Amino acid sequence: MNLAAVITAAGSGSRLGRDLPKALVPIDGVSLVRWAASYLASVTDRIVVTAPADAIDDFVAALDGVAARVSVVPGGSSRQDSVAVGLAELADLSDDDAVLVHDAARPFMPVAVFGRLLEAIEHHDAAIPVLAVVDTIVSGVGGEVEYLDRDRLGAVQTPQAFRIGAVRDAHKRAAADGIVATDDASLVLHYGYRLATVEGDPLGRKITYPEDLEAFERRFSSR
Ligand SMILES: Nc1ccn([C@@H]2O[C@H](COP(=O)(O)OP(=O)(O)OP(=O)(O)O)[C@@H](O)[C@H]2O)c(=O)n1
Ligand SMILES: C[C@](O)(CO)[C@H](O)COP(=O)(O)O
Repeated sequence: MNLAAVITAAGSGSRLGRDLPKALVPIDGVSLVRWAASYLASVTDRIVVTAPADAIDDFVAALDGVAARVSVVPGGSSRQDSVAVGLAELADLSDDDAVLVHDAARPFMPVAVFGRLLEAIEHHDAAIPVLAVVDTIVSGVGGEVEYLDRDRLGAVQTPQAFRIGAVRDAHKRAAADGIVATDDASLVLHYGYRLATVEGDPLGRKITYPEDLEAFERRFSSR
């Protein structure tokens, strides 16, 4: 089974509010996209990175020397579109090969989680890392509040692992059916493929707001 990775890094990072694309923001002198690619390079030698169309050269420079064959391609206007573009770059892989789809915005997901995901897709079409919910959770905020059973809830992280045939098919059908989702595994599940969950990790937290970045800066800049 061949294994490749797609890193989604084409977002602007509007909620972070920096004057450069979020994936190029450094922690300890290394850009988020390079951190993510370096971790992935320990399990795969082929990585496709989706980048903002006007920053391709900056991303190529930021990824120079990563220990894998890295291609940088212009992403789409949404995360879902960017993943579709990334998958199209892997057209030579066969349906049974595997792909890890990962957000540059989650640069520090430990490699142990990659191992759990790859093991899970030996028997499933897809696998996602899930972090247990620690707070009490309600729905219907501002209206009719309902308490949910948190033992059955989890926060979904990336990377998400797929048999490439399953995620390609799901993306193609979602585009045709006009289905929009916040992650790729939900598309795969929607089209009837088998989805497994594995334990996620707090270090896989997404950098969305300045305080997320500051928390990782405090943790990693002093090492
Ligand atoms: N058109 C897009 C939008 C997002 N992403 C990527 O998808 C991941 C998750 O998106 P998010 O954290 O929301 O990043 P941004 O879209 O950059 O952030 P914001 O919504 O604050 O602008 C990020 O690694 C981002 O670069 C992408 O590849 N293509
Ligand atoms: C894919 C994802 O990281 C899983 O939690 C998340 O859905 C991305 O959401 P965003 O709004 O595009 O950051």
